[in-house]
Amino acid sequence: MANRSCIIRLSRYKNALNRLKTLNFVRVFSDNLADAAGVTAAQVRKDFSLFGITGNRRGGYKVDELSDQLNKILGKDQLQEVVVIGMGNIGKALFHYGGLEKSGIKVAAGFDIDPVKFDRDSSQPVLPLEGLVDFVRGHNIVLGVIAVPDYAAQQVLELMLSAGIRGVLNFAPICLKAPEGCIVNNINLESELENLIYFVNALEDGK
Ligand SMILES: NC(=O)c1ccc[n+]([C@@H]2O[C@H](COP(=O)([O-])OP(=O)(O)OC[C@H]3O[C@@H](n4cnc5c(N)ncnc54)[C@H](O)[C@@H]3O)[C@@H](O)[C@H]2O)c1
Repeated sequence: MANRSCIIRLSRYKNALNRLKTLNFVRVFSDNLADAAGVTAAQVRKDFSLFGITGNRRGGYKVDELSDQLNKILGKDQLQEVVVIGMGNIGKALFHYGGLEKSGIKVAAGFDIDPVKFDRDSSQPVLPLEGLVDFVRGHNIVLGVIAVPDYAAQQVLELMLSAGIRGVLNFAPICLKAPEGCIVNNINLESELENLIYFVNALEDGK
């Protein structure tokens, strides 16, 4: 089975492919995708071979075909609905980010406990947390984002799981454990920045 890094690379290849498409490329080679995704051509071929995608040494890959294959693997051949829990800075930013729809991801609704945030009658509503389970079940949604303070994250995760959510993107700075049958991706912006600082300092030291 492919690991997380491989899937992140596939997503990069797909974005690179979209850019090449706008430049009217009909065929691409692993070198083109490697350059655009910052990996080696051998890595591109290795990643593709995991999914049975084969090119041709002379002709490369057909852009349209490859694009369809990657979209299918990444589940982008159909619109994916997502709910966002916690409509503060992070939640609102995601909620209003138009770029997601272009990628086939629709934020169907936001949820919060603060009545000031509610907007029940909108086509993209913000609803009280109590309505989460019914909404998620009614819309067959399996993906959710946690954007609540750290102390509330575990409880929110449990509610999401009871609703049938199986994939969670967690922005709260605590590492939530994924129970069986669910995948939790913890995004810790602070750790990412610390990581960057460490490697920038290491670059400086290596001068
Ligand atoms: N804002 C940032 O730049 C940033 C950066 C890194 C990490 N984070 C983390 O992301 C999370 C969200 O950050 P933020 O800045 O958007 O916070 P915020 O305080 O602006 O918003 C949090 C929202 O969650 C709601 N909330 C609280 N408890 C809830 C519950 N049990 N159920 C549903 N909603 C609830 C609040 O009413 C509020 O609207 C936090 O855990 C924060 O530490 C934020």
